[in-house]
Amino acid sequence: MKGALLVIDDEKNIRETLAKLLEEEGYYVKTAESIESSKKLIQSEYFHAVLLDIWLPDGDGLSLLSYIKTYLPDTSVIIITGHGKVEHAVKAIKEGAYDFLEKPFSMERLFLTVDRAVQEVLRKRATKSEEDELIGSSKPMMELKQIIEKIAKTNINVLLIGESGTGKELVARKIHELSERSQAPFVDINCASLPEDLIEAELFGYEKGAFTSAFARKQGKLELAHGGTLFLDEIGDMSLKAQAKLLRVLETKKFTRLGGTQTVYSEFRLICASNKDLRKEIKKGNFREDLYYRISAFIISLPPLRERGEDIILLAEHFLDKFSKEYKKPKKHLTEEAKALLMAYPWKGNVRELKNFIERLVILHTGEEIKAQDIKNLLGFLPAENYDALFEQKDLKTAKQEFEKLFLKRKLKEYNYDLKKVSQVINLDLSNLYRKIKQYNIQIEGG
Ligand SMILES: Nc1ncnc2c1ncn2[C@@H]1O[C@H](COP(=O)(O)OP(=O)(O)OP(=O)(O)O)[C@@H](O)[C@H]1O
Repeated sequence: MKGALLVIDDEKNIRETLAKLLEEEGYYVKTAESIESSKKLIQSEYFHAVLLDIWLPDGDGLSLLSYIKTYLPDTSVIIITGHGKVEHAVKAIKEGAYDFLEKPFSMERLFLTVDRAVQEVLRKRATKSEEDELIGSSKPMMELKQIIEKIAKTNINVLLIGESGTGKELVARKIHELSERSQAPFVDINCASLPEDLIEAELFGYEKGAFTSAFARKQGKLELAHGGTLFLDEIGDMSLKAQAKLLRVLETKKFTRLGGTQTVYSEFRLICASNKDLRKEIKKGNFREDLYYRISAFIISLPPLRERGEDIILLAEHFLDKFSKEYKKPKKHLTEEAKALLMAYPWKGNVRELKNFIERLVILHTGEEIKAQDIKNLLGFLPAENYDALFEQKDLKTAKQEFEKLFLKRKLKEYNYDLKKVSQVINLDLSNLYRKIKQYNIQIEGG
């Protein structure tokens, strides 16, 4: 199979002809005639490329573009436009489409465009896995690498604990890659980002009609992980109800989809992660003790970055190379003073914070040598440009508010949006902190 394609066109003849031609070329092809039916397919299946006719009976095909980007972030979208409607295609490309085909087009042009689009996705996916290298030469990292190799060969359930951004997900992926399951799927789910009832739907899947928006059967993550690895991130945030259901699955290896009666079997290796202390959560009555023993047959603790000083520079240099290449910037290096500053910084957001910091540095920095001042400008109390902006305010009240907003933004980021913690650190009670976050419309930034 050369790749999976979705052809979206309202004209039956065109849809079927394209599908037939592409199938004969060796692609797996699904078709859809409207926005609604496309959405269902996009949610439930993976496609390397989507051929999208802009004109659809139930709306503008362009509105599907962002939907595709959400569910299938690396998929290439090829826009099909009517003759003389190239301006629509240009707009689509500005919004992230990969290429366009103007009707009428030849078979050669079709195959060439689709082939390039699929190759592009395969290339992106390959470089993504290359990136996943686990960097570090500190004692804990060297030990970690040895442990990973050993346990990867077993089927033991692993619990990864460590602060946010220490690399728990990366380690989980490494264990999967080095295991005999590496060709089978690695399926991950973040228990903290989903509300209680959605998490059950995600884990167990559902049958058509199980609830009002269940338009079609959907396989759950437990089912999708069959033969592979299931990674449950932030398991400490799972509701007690979902914990009880999960425990039963771990004991019996079988379950039913929501609203269904058919028994589904799934065999997977379970890796869980938590940045909460689960034993404390057990004491508080938030986590089941029996589930804890099931998931924690082997516990790996990832130390915070500030406790493995030598890795800071190694990681910083690794990310400098990576982002310089990505942003097509000259190769950069750090002066000794710059390195000392990086070592002294607390990195409360761990490797993720360092990675994001280096990315910003690469974007903003010109030249090859990164000096202490460059680091200070970015890590310092206020970024220089914001600092200047404060003095452009005419009156004291607005300047104070501007400062307050920047201060809160920075503290929230520093403590990874842990509001309770921030409220303690800056000595402002929680309700006031909430109020100010709302007042200043402070957004939770990604990463
Ligand atoms: N040792 C490492 N070498 C290279 N990259 C790393 C390392 N550790 C972490 N990273 C990178 O840092 C980022 C954060 O790591 P990851 O998502 O694995 O952390 P996490 O502990 O799962 O965080 P959270 O608890 O917030 O989900 C990722 O981009 C990851 O690739």
